[in-house]
Amino acid sequence: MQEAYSIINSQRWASPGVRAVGIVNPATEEAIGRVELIDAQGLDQALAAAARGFMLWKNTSAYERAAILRKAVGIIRSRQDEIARVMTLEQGKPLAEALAEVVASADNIEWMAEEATRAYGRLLVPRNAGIHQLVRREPVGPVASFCPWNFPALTPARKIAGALAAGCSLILKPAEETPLTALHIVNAFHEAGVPGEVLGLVYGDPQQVSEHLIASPVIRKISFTGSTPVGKLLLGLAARGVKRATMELGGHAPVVVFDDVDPARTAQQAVAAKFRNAGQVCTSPTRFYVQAGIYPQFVQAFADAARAIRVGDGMDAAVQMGPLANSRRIAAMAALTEDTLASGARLACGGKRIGTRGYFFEPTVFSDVPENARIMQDEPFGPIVPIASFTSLDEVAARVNALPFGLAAYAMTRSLARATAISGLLEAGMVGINHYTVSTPASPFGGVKESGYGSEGGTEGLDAYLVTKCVTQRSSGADLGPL
Ligand SMILES: NC(=O)C1=CN([C@@H]2O[C@H](COP(=O)(O)OP(=O)(O)OC[C@H]3O[C@@H](n4cnc5c(N)ncnc54)[C@H](O)[C@@H]3O)[C@@H](O)[C@H]2O)C=CC1
Ligand SMILES: O=Cc1ccc(S(=O)(=O)O)cc1
Repeated sequence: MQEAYSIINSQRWASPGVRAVGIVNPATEEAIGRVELIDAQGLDQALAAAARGFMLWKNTSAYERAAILRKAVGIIRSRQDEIARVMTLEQGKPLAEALAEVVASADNIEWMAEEATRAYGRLLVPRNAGIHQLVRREPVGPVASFCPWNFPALTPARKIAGALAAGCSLILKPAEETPLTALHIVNAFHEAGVPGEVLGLVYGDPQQVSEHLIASPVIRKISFTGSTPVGKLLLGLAARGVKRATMELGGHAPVVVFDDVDPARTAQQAVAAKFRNAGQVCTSPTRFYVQAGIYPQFVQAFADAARAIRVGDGMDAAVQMGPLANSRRIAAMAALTEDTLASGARLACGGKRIGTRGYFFEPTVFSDVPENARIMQDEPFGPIVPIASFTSLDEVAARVNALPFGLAAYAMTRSLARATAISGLLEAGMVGINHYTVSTPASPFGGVKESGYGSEGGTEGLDAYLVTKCVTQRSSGADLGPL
C-alpha cells in the first residue's frame, strides 16, 4: 500500500485527526494506497510558505532557477520507469503511454528551463534626454494550480515548470484519484533544489481547497485543467480578487475528413488518436465529419480498427487501451451509448462495459449520428466516437463551429487549398492538419470559447506567469520637464 500526502516546506503535513481516501487501481478495482487530505490549518501553512517562497524565488537568478529545473529533469528521467508504473497502476493507461507521458513531462520542464532565461523586457525611446523607460517582465506572484487525473504527470509538470521558470512560487493540488504520480514529480523538484517554500503540494476536498486558496490575498494567479463547469466556478472565485487565470477546459474536437484522402489509412490513424488514454484526453478527436464520397469506406475501416484494439490491464505490454480512470466514466459511457442509440444513430461496434471487475468499456463507434444527438454536443471523454457525413466545406464549417468549445480541431486532406481554407475557418486554439499531435513543449497549448483561455507551453506558457511593469527613471541632474 502506498501513501500520498501534502507537502509543506518540504515536510509531510500531518493534519490532526487526518482524513484519508483510498487510491484505486481502475484495472482491478483494488485499493493500492491512500491519500491523506489536508485541513484548513494546513492550507494556511501552505499559503504562508508560498508567500515566503515567492520572495525567495523571484530574487533567485533566472540562470540558477533554470539549472535547478534542469536537475529535476535529470531526476525524473532517471526514474521514468518507476513513475510510469505508478501512473498505470493508479490511472490505468497502458505502460507505454504512461512512459511517453513521463518523457514528455521531462521534455516540457527542460524546454521551460531554457525559456526562464529569455523573459526579456524592452527599452522605450524616451521623449526627453535624461529619461530612461524600461518595460520589465516580473513574476506575477504565488500561484495555485489544480490538476485532473487524465495526465497525472504532464499536467502538474507543465504547471510547475511555467510558474517556477518565471520566478513564481506555487501550491499544486493534483487530483486525489492519481496522487502518487504527482508526488513523484514534486519530490523530483525538491530533490533538485527547489526550496520547500517555493513548491507546496496539497491534497484535499477539491471544493474546500480551491475556495480556501483562491480567496487568500497571497494567491495572485490560478491555473486549472478540468471541466468547463468547474472552470467557470473557479473563474468566479478568482474574479472576486481580480486574479489572473489560465483555464484549460473541456473540448469536443471535430475532425473534417475530405474525400481526397485514403479512407482506410486515415481511419487507422484516427483510431490510434481517438482511443489514446481510452479517449480521456481534452484534445481527443471526438466528432468525425467525413465527406460523402468516402463515408462508407471510412466507417467500415474505422470500426474494424476499433474492434481490433486489445483492451485490458495497462500493465500487460500487449494491451493497447486500458480501463477508464474511474467508475464515473463507466456510468457516463453507458448513458451516452443509450442516448446515442435513441437518437437513431447506427452502432458500428462496441457499446458495452467489459466484465464486472475493472472499469473497462468497449471501443464504441456510431455512424449516421444526427447533429442534435447529445454525443455531438457533450464531450464524451471516453472510448465512444460519433461519425457523420458532410458534402461541402461551407456546410461542414458551420457544423463544426456550432459548439461553445474551441480547444483542438483537425482536418485530413491532400489539398493545400482545402487545408488552408479549413485552418482559417476552424474556431480552435490548436489545429492539426493530417496530424493529431498538436502539443509539443514549444507549442502553446490552450483553447478559445468555453474551452478556456491562456496557454501552457511555448513562450506563451512562460508569459502566463509574468506581469508587466513600466519603469520611468530620470537620471539624477537631468532637467525636469514633460516626457
Ligand atoms: N480538460 C481536461 O483535461 C479534463 C476535462 N475533464 C472534463 O470533466 C468531465 C468530468 O470529469 P470530472 O473528473 O468529474 O471533472 P471535474 O472538472 O469535475 O474535475 C477535474 C478535476 O478538477 C478537480 N475539481 C473538481 N471540482 C473542483 C473544485 N471545485 N475546485 C478545484 N478542483 C476541482 C477534480 O478533483 C478533478 O481532479 C469530463 O467528462 C471531461 O469533460 C476532466 C478531466 C480533465
Ligand atoms: O487533456 C489534456 C492533455 C491533452 C493532450 C496532451 S499531450 O498531447 O499528450 O501533450 C496532454 C494533456
